Amino acid sequence: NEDTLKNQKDPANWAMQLGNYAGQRYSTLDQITRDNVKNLRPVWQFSTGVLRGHEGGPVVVGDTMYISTPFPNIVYALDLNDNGRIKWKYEPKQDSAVIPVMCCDTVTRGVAVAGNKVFLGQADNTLVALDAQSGKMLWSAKNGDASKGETLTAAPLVVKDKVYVGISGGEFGVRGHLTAYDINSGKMVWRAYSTGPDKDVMIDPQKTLMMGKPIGEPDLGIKTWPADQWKIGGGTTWGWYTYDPDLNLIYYGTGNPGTWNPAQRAVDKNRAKSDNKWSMTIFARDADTGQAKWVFQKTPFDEWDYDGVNENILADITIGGQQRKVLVNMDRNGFGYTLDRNTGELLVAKKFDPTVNWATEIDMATGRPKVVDKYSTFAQGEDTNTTGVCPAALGSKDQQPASYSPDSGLLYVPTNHICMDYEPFKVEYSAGQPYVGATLSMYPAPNSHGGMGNFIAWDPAAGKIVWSKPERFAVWSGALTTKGGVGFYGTLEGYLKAFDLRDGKDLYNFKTSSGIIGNVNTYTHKGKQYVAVLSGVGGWAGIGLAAGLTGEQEGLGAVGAHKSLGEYTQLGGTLTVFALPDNQ
Ligand SMILES: O=C(O)c1cc(C(=O)O)c2c(n1)C(=O)C(=O)c1cc(C(=O)O)[nH]c1-2
Repeated sequence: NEDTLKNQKDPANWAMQLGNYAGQRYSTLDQITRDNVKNLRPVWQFSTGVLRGHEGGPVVVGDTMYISTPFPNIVYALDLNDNGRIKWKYEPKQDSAVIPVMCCDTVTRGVAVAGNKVFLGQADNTLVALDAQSGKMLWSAKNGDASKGETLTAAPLVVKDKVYVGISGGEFGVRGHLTAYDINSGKMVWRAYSTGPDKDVMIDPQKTLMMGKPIGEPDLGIKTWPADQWKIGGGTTWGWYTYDPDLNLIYYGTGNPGTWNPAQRAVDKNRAKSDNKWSMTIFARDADTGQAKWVFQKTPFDEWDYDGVNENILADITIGGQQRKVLVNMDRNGFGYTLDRNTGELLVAKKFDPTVNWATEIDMATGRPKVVDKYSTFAQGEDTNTTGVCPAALGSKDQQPASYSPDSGLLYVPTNHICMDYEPFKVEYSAGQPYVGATLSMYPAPNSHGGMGNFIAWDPAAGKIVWSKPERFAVWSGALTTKGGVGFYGTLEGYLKAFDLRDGKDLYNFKTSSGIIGNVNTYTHKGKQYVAVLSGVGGWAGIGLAAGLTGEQEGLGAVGAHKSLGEYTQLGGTLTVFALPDNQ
């Protein structure tokens, strides 16, 4: 789709969820600067009418802004010429039976806009194409089945004439896949599974690269599992997708293997034979055919729920004196990976969270983590509580997307400092029922600053933290950087914060009506720069408030860590748009 390629290059728009195909969440707009940002103020607001967690962010193309809400996934097209007058509203009729099978709140990470169409992945697995002018449904496709625990929370991505969509349900024994649909007809073009035989995973072991060489051995997506476990093996694809138009490759990661009880996924006592491929894997696929060009598994044989779905940011940086086309992945397991995005060769892998203890380092020859037995929930065994594992299952970073500024060459990353106790137990698979197999308890990292979040600047060439800014709670909002030298993110308490890219210093903050787990975006309208964000606390970090759980209730273990959040904010879905006063 040529329009999309063009739109994402024009900084007047915020044309896709991650800002551009490279996933940089960076804007060349520079009217708002580190000097004048203190004068920023909210200029209009819009209540979405929906409570619970509002992820994703506003997409702006021309004079129209598109936003979407958590279940029931209302889409609004708002007229920027009239402070957000509603041009149209699309409200799907969905069976609320899907709500109990959504693991981590009823979120969606937003819509995709391409040409004259808006694409929405509904919680109930319906992918819809709407007419961008009228909101009328043009077609719909069924991408999954909620009665098996399948749901949809990811934002679709459009490349040329295809729209890609993933699937959620790693805690329900769902077998993950990424699927391409034709944007005009809604027909499925290809589906690439995350586990199983090479033909299903769309791997050619003679051609698909791993650590820069062909994989060689066929069907590792079967052999690295005990019999048939790959069929209910997770590897869901609920994160973000990016695209390199020159290489014609799309990039995404797969989630945790099912169940959380590693003993049920072990081929034998030897961890090395039980990689549970291709869970926890970055895939680079040909955007047209879906064929895997390369793979990189970050956490083979996961024992901690470190889903590998975080965004893969594409950047051109200098490493060892050489200009390289890289992909940077700030993984949930606490390591920041820099890979050659053409070949998948591993260039850098370092801890970006000082509390990480489950592995000492990544072996650069094999790409494998060196796991510490004391924190191995497999080595400790079934029905044993492994304590003090850092990070927690929420990860050193979860779905909240980072930003990359080509001006500084650094990533700006919302992170968590949370640890956990993890007790695996045997669980039977029953379709549509939780298939978790571990009890978790999460708490602030004991050796940290007492809070549970840090917002950091990361050097992806050196693998080093440049500066770090403590936050009371996990930072669950996506970051934005701009050419004006100023960056933005939101906090779980509800603050929209502006910071100096040089040192992280707070330059402005405003407390919005609810906690922010949405992503901060910027655009211009009639030549003036605006910043916009959705408030609405929830997501996994805010599940206690969102789902009305209180005190020490489990809620997959995240509630305990953030139980004091209710003292700072409550539910509510609001868009807030910020600008400088007219005379600036
Ligand atoms: O395994 C899965 O299929 C799956 C799905 C989702 C989701 O779709 O929101 C999350 C997770 N896992 C998960 O592990 C996780 O930490 C998480 C956080 C959130 C969120 O929106 O805050 N979703 C999810």
